[in-house]
Amino acid sequence: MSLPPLPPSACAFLDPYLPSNTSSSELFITLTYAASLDSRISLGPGIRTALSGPESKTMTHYLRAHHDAILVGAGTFAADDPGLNCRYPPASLSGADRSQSALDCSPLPLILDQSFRTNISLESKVLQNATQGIGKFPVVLVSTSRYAECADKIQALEKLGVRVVPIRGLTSLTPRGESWELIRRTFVDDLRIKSVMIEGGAQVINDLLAASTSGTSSEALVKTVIVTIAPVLLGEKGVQVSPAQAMDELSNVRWEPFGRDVVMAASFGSSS
Ligand SMILES: NC(=O)C1=CN([C@@H]2O[C@H](COP(=O)(O)OP(=O)(O)OC[C@H]3O[C@@H](n4cnc5c(N)ncnc54)[C@H](O)[C@@H]3O)[C@@H](O)[C@H]2O)C=CC1
Ligand SMILES: Nc1nc(O)c(N)c(N[C@@H]2O[C@H](COP(=O)(O)O)[C@@H](O)[C@H]2O)n1
Repeated sequence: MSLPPLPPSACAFLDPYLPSNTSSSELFITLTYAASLDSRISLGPGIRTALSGPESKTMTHYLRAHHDAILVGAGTFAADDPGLNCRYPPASLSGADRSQSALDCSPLPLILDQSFRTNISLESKVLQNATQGIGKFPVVLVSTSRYAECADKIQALEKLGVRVVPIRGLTSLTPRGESWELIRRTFVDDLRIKSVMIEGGAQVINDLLAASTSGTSSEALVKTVIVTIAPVLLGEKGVQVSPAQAMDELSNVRWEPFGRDVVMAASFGSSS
């Protein structure tokens, strides 16, 4: 699929929220997803649902080009078979240059899979992209307990080029509210990434918002929130974004139309 170019006004809107525009050496987490008017992100569990129009989809790929890594949960990986690469290389390039650029600008795909249920095969889009040189090989993040139990599965994935990384300290007994601090440490200490955009799904988003709001860590978890709102209603069977508690912690809030969608960009926490 070829994506339409992003107009300069859209880049000017997004750029202040990007990790490259921060002087901080801390890990930069961007939370970004597309929702309907009734705060649903898909028609139902396991149903891949296109909400973003072409303009806001390009916006997402522009974000992908500006982050070291991209994370989705195991539920999303199973539902969507996502590619998780960047399909927004500079339009001026062609042929081998364009393909190399697609690889360079693609983030490292991360699949958060506490119970290690993910099946990745050569047919998976993320692996097809990696083997074609237009995306990076993925990493699956699992709990320490599942990592210890699954040597054969890990070996089979590693043969395909997939890395499996244990989240140190995370077990099946870890309370959900405590896992994000452990995941953050894995990003920094084991993956050594400086920025990651988190796309979903609902459990990932709701837990991350709850963990960011509760302030269990001395550092804010999420730095930037970029949400596409599409002019559709998905109904009560849809998968809903709605964290456990109410929150009102966004600052530097701006809205911009992208085709028929509107995109909100904001900083998490008090204004800087
Ligand atoms: N519209 C959009 O922008 C997006 C929509 N989606 C949709 O979301 C749906 C999938 O959402 P869900 O079923 O909620 O699955 P999910 O993608 O949130 O994955 C859930 C899994 O992630 C891991 N996980 C989540 N939170 C965790 C935590 N705090 N600690 C440790 N591990 C954790 C666990 O292994 C859990 O089973 C799909 O229908 C997909 O299409 C997904 C991403 C973006
Ligand atoms: N920005 C956005 N808009 C939508 O309408 C979506 N359904 C999603 N989903 C996210 O994008 C992933 C698919 O990525 P590829 O295009 O296959 O690379 C999907 O897994 C969700 O994370 N996003």
